[in-house]
Amino acid sequence: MREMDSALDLQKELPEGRVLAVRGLTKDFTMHLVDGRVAHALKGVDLEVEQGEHVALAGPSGAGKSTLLRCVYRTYLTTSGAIGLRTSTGAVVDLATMPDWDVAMLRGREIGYVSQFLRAEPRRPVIEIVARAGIARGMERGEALDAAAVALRRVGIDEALWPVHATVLSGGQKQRVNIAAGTISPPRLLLLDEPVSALDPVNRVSVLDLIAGLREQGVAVLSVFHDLEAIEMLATRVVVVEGGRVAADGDPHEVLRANHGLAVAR
Ligand SMILES: Nc1ncnc2c1ncn2[C@@H]1O[C@H](COP(=O)(O)OP(=O)(O)OP(=O)(O)O)[C@@H](O)[C@H]1O
Repeated sequence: MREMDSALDLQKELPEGRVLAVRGLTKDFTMHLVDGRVAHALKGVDLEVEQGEHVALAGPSGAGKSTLLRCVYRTYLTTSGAIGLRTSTGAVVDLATMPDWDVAMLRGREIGYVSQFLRAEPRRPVIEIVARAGIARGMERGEALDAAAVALRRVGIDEALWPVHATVLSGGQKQRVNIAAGTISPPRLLLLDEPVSALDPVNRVSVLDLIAGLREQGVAVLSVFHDLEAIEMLATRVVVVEGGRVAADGDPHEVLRANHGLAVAR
């Protein structure tokens, strides 16, 4: 199944300035509890994200948007295809086939992933959770703690909450801690899966501003937002995914206009 990957010249697919090139990506899920039935979640996805570009994935529920983000972050192993990343050193790697350890190192240093859920050890203080993301990006501990303080202030997490364990936080606070960790320093590639879904209007606006600012610093962003307003505010390109395939790819206003009901199809 993977011969195609080796035939593909990822160097060519990732010219200078391009951060991500997904080629022919498929992902099957085998449901062992349902007679081993296979769900074909992604059926050959191609997309690219340039430096300083914000590509928003849109499409109906179950289309494969989150699966695509998780394949790029390597939470899921792909079934076939390539996920080329041009790293900050200019090296081109295939996230789909890299050894786990190399992916783990690269994730810490170059790829931020913010989902709607905070996944952290229950007994770890908030400031430590965020500082750890800084250490993974290569900061010294002291520098990481300082950067964590800045990142937590930026998302409006009160200093009184920094020493407490994440389990006692509200859903919106957890989401903001997650955003602080994912953006402690600008990653090369930022993956966002509904990062503002639990936020109140004031925090939502400040987080959207923060995301807009990161793109302006050259971060390549690939996102899923269920709210059309956020897509219109942030995206430089929209890719519509339907039934595990790319159905449209282009200017946000044109794509959204041509796909009425996209954001309300849920
Ligand atoms: N771990 C899994 N095991 C089995 N099937 C899965 C798994 N994760 C996703 N799927 C299936 O893959 C398909 C795509 O799901 P995915 O969550 O990527 O869609 P989505 O576009 O992000 O949907 P939503 O907008 O509702 O979050 C769905 O049919 C889903 O049931």
